[in-house]
This record gives sequence, structure tokens and C-alpha cells, in this order.
Amino acid sequence: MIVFPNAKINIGLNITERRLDGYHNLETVFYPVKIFDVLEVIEADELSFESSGLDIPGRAEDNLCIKGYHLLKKDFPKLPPVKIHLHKNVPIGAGLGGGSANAAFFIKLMDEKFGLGLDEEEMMDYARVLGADCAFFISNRPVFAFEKGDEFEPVKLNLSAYHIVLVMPDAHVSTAEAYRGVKSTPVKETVYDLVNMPVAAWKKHIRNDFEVHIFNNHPIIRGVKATLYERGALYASMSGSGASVFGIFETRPDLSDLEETCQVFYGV
Ligand SMILES: C[C@@](CO)(OP(=O)(O)O)[C@H](O)COP(=O)(O)OP(=O)(O)OC[C@H]1O[C@@H](n2ccc(N)nc2=O)[C@H](O)[C@@H]1O
Ligand SMILES: Nc1ncnc2c1ncn2[C@@H]1O[C@H](COP(=O)(O)OP(=O)(O)O)[C@@H](O)[C@H]1O
Repeated sequence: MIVFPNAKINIGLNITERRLDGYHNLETVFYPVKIFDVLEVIEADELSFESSGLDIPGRAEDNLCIKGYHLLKKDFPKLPPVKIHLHKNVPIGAGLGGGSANAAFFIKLMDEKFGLGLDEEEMMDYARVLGADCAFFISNRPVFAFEKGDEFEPVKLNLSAYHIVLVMPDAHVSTAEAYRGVKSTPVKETVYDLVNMPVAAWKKHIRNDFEVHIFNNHPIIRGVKATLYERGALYASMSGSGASVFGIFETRPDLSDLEETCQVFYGV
């Protein structure tokens, strides 16, 4: 069975407070975008994981798909071993939730392939164990996310009339690095309401709290955002903890100069 896990972008990201468990409470809107990995699972004699495409840092046994398998196996001991092949295309350390999407799609695939009978809420509970933004990819619809980024409220947001461009500069930001340097600030207006404004008004109101210190550590990312605005973006922002930056345009911009140093995805 083959599925195509997609990426997400964050529209607004406010870190509202540090929690007693070491995590942070946040507010953001998760929006799915059309950049895809390919994930194939077949029944096999033993459990295995292999990948092609982009190199995934870390050991195969730490891959979120394998972690997802062990998590399900605890509750479904009769699950047979599987061979997992992941073709990695979504940039890593990009703030695009690629690993989380793989894990969530793995859970959905296993549920369907082996008739586990899980409903959406149950699959989201498994996903939450694997990563804060993992549960979003179970429903994979635009949501306002709060608490650790793993509680959701649906939002009516449709950006299909726009041309979204995603730029991945030659920089890598780990989620842990991003949270270590962030300053939490209370929100005056919630992004749940702010996304109802016209996209052209977002620039003045919607911010990503990680940008301040990540731009200082990685000025190349600040430069990409500035370029997107110069080329006519209605709104541009780093996604999640970076390093990718997205721009929302009315029409496809010319970013051929950026393509020399960055990976550019048009029309996502
Ligand atoms: C920053 C965000 C924003 O959408 O996405 P990415 O940029 O990674 O895609 C998410 O909060 C990333 O969620 P996720 O990548 O699932 O994080 P996890 O694996 O659960 O946590 C990695 C580390 O980040 C920190 N962390 C994560 C989530 C959170 N609400 N508070 C935190 O402080 C913790 O130090 C944790 O050990
Ligand atoms: N299936 C996977 N795809 C990508 N990264 C994975 C996966 N499983 C585990 N990881 C680990 O998660 C880290 C973060 O990956 P990713 O989710 O792509 O980044 P981000 O949190 O910035 O969106 C990687 O450095 C890698 O070590």
C-alpha cells in the first residue's frame, strides 16, 4: 500500500508560555501544502525500514515510522512485521513537519491495511505520542492549533486562489534549537481571528515568534523572506521553527536567482 504524506506551513506562530513539563504553549494555524513524500508498506518476514531521496539524519530504528509501528504493536500484538520504504522529498529541519506527516500517514495506512478499526480521534491520540504536530496530519485539514500545538479547532481558510511558493535555503534549524532561544509573549489578537482578514493585511498583524532569534542565528533566512516581499508576496513568513520560508502571491513570481542557492517549490 502506498500513501503520499504532505507537508504543512504555519500561518502565525505565537509562543505564549513555557510549560512546567518543559514544552511551550503556542497558537498557530496549520495549513497543508502540496509537497509530498512517498511511503510504501508491505507485509514481510521481519520489520525493516529503508529510504531513498533526501538523506534522513539518525538511525533507521529511530525513524518516526518505526516508532509508529512499535506504538501500534503494543496495542495490536497480532500486527505482522512490515517492510517500510520511504522516498523522502520534503526538506528536513525545515519547519514543514515532514517527519510528523510520515508518522501520521503511517498510522492511517496501518489502520486501513490491517483493519485496526481506529477512528480519527484514536489515531490522533497515537500521533500525539510521536510529536506535537503529528496529530494535525491525521485530519490534514486547516486548523487553529493551541496548547502544545496538538489541540485543534477547524478554521475556514482556503488559499487555493493564491500561488504559494516555498523556499528552502541552505540552513538547518532543529526544533529543539528553535525552542531553546524563543521568548514567549502574550497574544493581543489570536491568529484564529487574524486569518479571517484579507491576506494582504496579514503582514501587519501575523507574526512567527521564532523569526527574531532564528534570523539572528541564520541571516540567510531573513534574506529569503525579504526577497519574497520584494518580488510581490502579499504575505511571507518562516514556517514553524524554520528554515523554510513561504510566500503567498497572486501569481507565480520569478525567483530564478534564488534557485541558485535555495530549493524552490512553486504552486504548493
Ligand atoms: C515548531 C513546530 C510548530 O509547528 O513545528 P516544526 O517547525 O518542528 O515543524 C512544532 O511545535 C514542533 O512540533 P514537533 O516537531 O512535533 O515537536 P516534538 O518532536 O514534539 O518536540 C521537539 C522538542 O521541541 C520542544 N517543543 C516542542 C513543541 C512544543 N509545543 N514546545 C516545545 O518546547 C521540546 O523541547 C521538544 O523536545
Ligand atoms: N520520517 C522522517 N522524516 C524526516 N525526519 C525524521 C523522520 N523520522 C525521524 N526524523 C528525525 O526528525 C528530525 C526533524 O525532521 P522534520 O520533521 O522533517 O523537521 P521539522 O520538525 O523541521 O519539520 C530529523 O532531523 C530526523 O532526525
